[in-house]
Amino acid sequence: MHNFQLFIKKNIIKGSTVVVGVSGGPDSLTLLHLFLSIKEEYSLKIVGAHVDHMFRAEQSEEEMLFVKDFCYQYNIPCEAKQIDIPAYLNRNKISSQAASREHRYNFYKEVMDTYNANYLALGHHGDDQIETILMRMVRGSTGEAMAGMKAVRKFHNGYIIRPLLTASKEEILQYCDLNGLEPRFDPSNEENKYTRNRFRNTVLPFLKSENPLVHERFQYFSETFLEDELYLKELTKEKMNTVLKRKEKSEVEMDTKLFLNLPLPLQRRCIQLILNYLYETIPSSLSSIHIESLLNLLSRDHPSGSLDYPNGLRVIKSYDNCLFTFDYDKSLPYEIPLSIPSTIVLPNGSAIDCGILKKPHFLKRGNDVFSLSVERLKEPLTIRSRKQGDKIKLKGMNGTKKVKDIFIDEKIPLHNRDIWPILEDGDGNILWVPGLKKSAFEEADCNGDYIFLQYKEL
Ligand SMILES: Nc1ncnc2c1ncn2[C@@H]1O[C@H](COP(=O)(O)OP(=O)(O)OP(=O)(O)O)[C@@H](O)[C@H]1O
Repeated sequence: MHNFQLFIKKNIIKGSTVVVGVSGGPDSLTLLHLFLSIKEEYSLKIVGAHVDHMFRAEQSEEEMLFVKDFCYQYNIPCEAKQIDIPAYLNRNKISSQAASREHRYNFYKEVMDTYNANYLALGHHGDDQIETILMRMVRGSTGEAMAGMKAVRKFHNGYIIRPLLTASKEEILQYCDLNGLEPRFDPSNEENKYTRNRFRNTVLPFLKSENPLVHERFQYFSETFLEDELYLKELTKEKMNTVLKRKEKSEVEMDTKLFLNLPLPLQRRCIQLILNYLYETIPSSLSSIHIESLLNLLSRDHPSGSLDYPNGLRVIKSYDNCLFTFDYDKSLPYEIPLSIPSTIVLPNGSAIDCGILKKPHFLKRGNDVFSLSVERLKEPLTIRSRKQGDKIKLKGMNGTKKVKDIFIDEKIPLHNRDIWPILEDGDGNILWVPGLKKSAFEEADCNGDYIFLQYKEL
């Protein structure tokens, strides 16, 4: 395995501790054997790590004993753990593969800590890489993910390394033969139940028949694509600072005019970076379709529109503004009864003070105050979010006006419209759209007591 030597030379620091994930199958057994063969030359400390996921009762326990025994023969430590994944699956709604992976990776971290290891070596090979890249393309992955698995990536307090990505399965099986290794074979690898196995059993034989070294072509694609991608990502990061207006934990706002001036490849990556920032873990249902539909929305002439992304993220375009937010729906729709006197804080971050005034000497005018005769009040007063078809009888005007048109005239951004407060009386009349318009129901000049409302930014 010539490439293994090259990989180690390039990526491993002499004197390091390497944890090798060993399932007992041909790939990881080959990997472990290769590491043992260079152990002295590189002054490495090698540790075997095995997880028995307990899917196949005695058979999987036998695999664990096999790995332990192999390590014992070569005089290296072996950490093995039995984890009852079937029981875990009964309690949690998660796929068996995802559950196994999550537990296995947690165990790797524990072992790395115990031995103060710098590297975790895994036995993924070139054929695995072809499957990964094709699967991701087919499901619509974006960006770096399309490069498949990385040969070296940061993990816990060190790195995951995959020294066999340039080797094919066939080479690995030959290596096992040549070196008298007798790996265990997991029967589930053959079933077409899993997507990966379907690619392995159907697409791979065709590609191999076209080019037996196709795994090298895919690995070359993966590495060069990743380099291009990282370069473009750096460019995007630089430009992004000019486009972003606000960046908070669950919200990001950007200027669409400046965004649309960026070259399309940077626009795409800019969206991807915002999503990476907002999502703790990118949902598996998020795909290139989401990015393309947002690009579409932003480049259309229509000034507003919104898109719903997975896990409650909403993207709202409004004039020159584009807001990505998780907070959008939390307080919608709302209806807050107004007791008098009181101060209420509203979902849009503003507040309304409300009290009773004896006939005042001076009453403020303007759209952020509203007054009403106590005598003619139709209780209860409510502050609520807008409803479809809302109309208001405007002061000094005949007929009614749609609240929606008031928002449009005042150029209120789309995402603010749904949380904008509206004052309604007990008869269902809209009295006031605070800060924007008053209805003909206002009585600023009556003789008795007034209910006085003041809208204010906090
Ligand atoms: N049960 C396990 N315990 C420890 N490490 C594992 C286990 N299963 C997989 N790994 C590690 O993850 C790598 C990839 O796992 P995967 O199941 O995709 O491989 P595989 O094709 O079945 O490999 P192998 O021939 O080594 O079983 C393995 O080569 C091995 O390094």
